[in-house]
Amino acid sequence: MACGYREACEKYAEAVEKLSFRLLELISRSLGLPADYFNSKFEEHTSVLRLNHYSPCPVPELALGVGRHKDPGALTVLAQDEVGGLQVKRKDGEWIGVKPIPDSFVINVGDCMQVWSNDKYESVEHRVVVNDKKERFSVPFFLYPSHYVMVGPVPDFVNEKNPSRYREFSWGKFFKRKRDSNFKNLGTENLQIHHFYISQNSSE
Ligand SMILES: O=C(O)CCC(=O)C(=O)O
Ligand SMILES: [Fe+2]
Repeated sequence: MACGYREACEKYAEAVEKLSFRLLELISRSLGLPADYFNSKFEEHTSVLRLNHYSPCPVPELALGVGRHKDPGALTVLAQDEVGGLQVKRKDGEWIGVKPIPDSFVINVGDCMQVWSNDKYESVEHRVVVNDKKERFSVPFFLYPSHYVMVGPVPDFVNEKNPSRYREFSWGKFFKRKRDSNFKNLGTENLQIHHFYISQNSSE
């Protein structure tokens, strides 16, 4: 392994983790909650730093760097180089490129925040396309709760007018099932938070 690689990754992970917790506090405040509201869910957090490398592809329209998905955790802090390829799905179904801005991060809200906020925040669907000329690097940091945390809407956001939209689920089990189905590529639908969706139509 390249000399200093481990140290560089550890240093980066430490810094980006700090930033993620700062963002988590700001999101809590934006929801009208105390800044430290979510902290207890991250005491033994299971966060991941990933290093992605996308090779150029001679027939890019036949390939995808990463297939469409939503990030499962609380939030993602993504560093990308200048090449581009990340796309987000708009409400009308169109895929829009996320233009790389030098010295900046892309922040994704993840599934857990969508559920905690009872849909006030939405976890965006995204994918990565490749090109035929340039390789691309990206480094996402995924802020994940502790394994044993139960994820469900924050009680403050649930009342008669706004019923809970999700059944509570275990982060550890949810993530394990998601990861297993990703890696095994079973051809079945991946586990998604909409599997915990509570129908708002009482006749159903
Ligand atoms: O490479 C990117 O820009 C995003 C990768 C991604 O969405 C992921 O690893 O979850
Ligand atoms: Fe992602």
